[in-house]
Amino acid sequence: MTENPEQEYAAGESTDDPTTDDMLVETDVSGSVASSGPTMSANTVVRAENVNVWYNDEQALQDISLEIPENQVTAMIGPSGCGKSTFLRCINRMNDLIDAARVEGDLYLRGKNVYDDDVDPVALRRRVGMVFQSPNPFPKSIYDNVAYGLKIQNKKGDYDEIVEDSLKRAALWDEVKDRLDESGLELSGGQQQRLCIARAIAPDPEVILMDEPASALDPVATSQIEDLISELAEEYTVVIVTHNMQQAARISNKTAVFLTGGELVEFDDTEKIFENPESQRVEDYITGKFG
Ligand SMILES: Nc1ncnc2c1ncn2[C@@H]1O[C@H](COP(=O)(O)OP(=O)(O)OP(=O)(O)O)[C@@H](O)[C@H]1O
Repeated sequence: MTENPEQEYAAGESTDDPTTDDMLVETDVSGSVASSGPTMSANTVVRAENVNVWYNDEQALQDISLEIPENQVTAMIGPSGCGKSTFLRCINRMNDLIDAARVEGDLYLRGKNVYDDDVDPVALRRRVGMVFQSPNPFPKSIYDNVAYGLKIQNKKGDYDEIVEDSLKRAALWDEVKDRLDESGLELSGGQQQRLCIARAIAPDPEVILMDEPASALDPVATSQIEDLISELAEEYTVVIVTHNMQQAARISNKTAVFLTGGELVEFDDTEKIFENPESQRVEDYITGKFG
C-alpha cells in the first residue's frame, strides 16, 4: 500500500505513468468503445459482473453483479467488514493501491471494462471522483484545494470560473467566497467535507464515490451533506457507502445490501429494500436483528 493513498488519490496523482491519461479519458472510458462490453440498460453507468476480491487469501467480495444507474444515488449498506468500501474501490481501481488486494471479474464504466490492460487508472479516477470518510483537505488555500486536480492535470480553462462553479455545486461558495486564500484546514469539519466534494467535482467526473462522507460530522453538517448529495445526483451518478440505514433510506434511489462474507444479498429500489425486501436476512438486518 502506498504511504497515503487517499491523499494521493484525491490529488489525482498516482505511481502509474500519467503520460497516457488523455488516451483513456478521451477514448476508452468515455464510452466510445461501449460496443466492446456487454449490453447494458440505457441508463446504466457502472456494471459489475461476477466481481471477486481477495486481500491475500481472505475473500472480501463474492461474485458481485449489479448495475448502477445514471444520475441517481445508489447506497451500499451492510454490517462492518462486509466489503462495502472494497466494492466502492473496485469502481475506480483504488484497490490497485493496496498491495494485498486482488480483483477478479469484470467492471464496466459505460461499457468499457476498467480492468482492461489499456485502461489507465489515473485517467479512470478523473472520471470517477471520490470523497472519503474523514475530510482530507490539503494544507493549501481553499482555492488551491479545488484547483489542485486541474493544475496537476494541466487542464485548460478558466480556473477561477471552475473553482467558483465547483464551490457553488458543493454548496460552499457563499461561506468562503471572501476568503479563498485562507487555508482549507481552517474550515469546520462540514465545510472541509464540502471542500473535498468541490475538489472531487472540479475535474467534472461522471461518477462520484462517497465512502461514509458524513460519518465524522455533526447532525447539522450531516444534513447539509445529505441535501448536497441529492442535488449532486441531478448531474452526477453518486455511489455512497453508509453505515447509517436512515441516511440510505433518506437519500438513495437504489440500495445494495451486503452481508458478512462479502455477499451482495439484495439490490433494488431503496423503497422496496426498506419496506418489503425479498430476503429474510435483509429484513433482519434492516430491522436491527443483527449487524
Ligand atoms: N487493506 C486491507 N488489507 C487487508 N484486508 C482488508 C483491507 N481492507 C479491507 N480488508 C478486509 O476486507 C473485508 C471487507 O472490508 P471493507 O472495508 O471493504 O468492509 P466495509 O463493509 O466497508 O466495512 P466498514 O463498514 O467497517 O468500513 C474486511 O474483512 C476487512 O478486514
